[in-house]
Amino acid sequence: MMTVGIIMGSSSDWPTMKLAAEMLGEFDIKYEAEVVSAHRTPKEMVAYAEGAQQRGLKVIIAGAGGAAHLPGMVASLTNLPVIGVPIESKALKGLDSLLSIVQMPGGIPVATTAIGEAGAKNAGILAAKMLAISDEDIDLKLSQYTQSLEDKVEAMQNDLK
Ligand SMILES: Nc1c(C(=O)O)ncn1[C@@H]1O[C@H](COP(=O)(O)O)[C@@H](O)[C@H]1O
Repeated sequence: MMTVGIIMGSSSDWPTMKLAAEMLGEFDIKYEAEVVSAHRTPKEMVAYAEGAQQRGLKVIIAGAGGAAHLPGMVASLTNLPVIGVPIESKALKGLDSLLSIVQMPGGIPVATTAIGEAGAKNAGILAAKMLAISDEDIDLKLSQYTQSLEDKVEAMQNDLK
C-alpha cells in the first residue's frame, strides 16, 4: 500500500517533484507519482482526491506551476494533509505558483514549501515528519538524516580551518 501520493499538474513538473520522491525513498516511504490537473483533468482530480484516504494514502504532495490550483482544490476534497510545491514557472520564476498555492482562504490549509527543487525536497521531508508521529522507523531515519546534515556542516568548518 502506498503511503504518500505525489501529484503534479504536468510531467514537465517531474524534474522538480522527483526530489520529493528521492527524499521519501531515503526514508523507505512508499509513494506513488501521478500527473493530475485541476485545469486539464478536473474529473480525474476529484476522483483522485476523494479516493486517496480510502486507498490508504496518509499525505498528499501536490506540485503545480503558474495558476497553481491543484494543491488547494485537492485539499478541499480530502481530510488528508496536503503539501503544496510551487513549481518555478518560466514567465514569473514561480512567484505566481507560490502566491496561488500559499494564499488559501481560511478553512482549507495547504502546507506550502519554497519554490522549486528545495521546496520539493522539503515536501518529502515534511511528509516524513508527519508520518514519523506514529512510525518509529521513520522517526529514527529522520534523526539520522538530521545528524548527517550536522556532520556535513562540521566537515565544512573543518575544511575552512
Ligand atoms: N498549475 C497547473 C495545473 C493545476 O493547477 O491544475 N495543471 C497544470 N498546471 C501547470 O501548468 C504548468 C505548465 O504545464 P505544461 O508544461 O504541461 O504546459 C505546469 O507547471 C503545471 O503544473
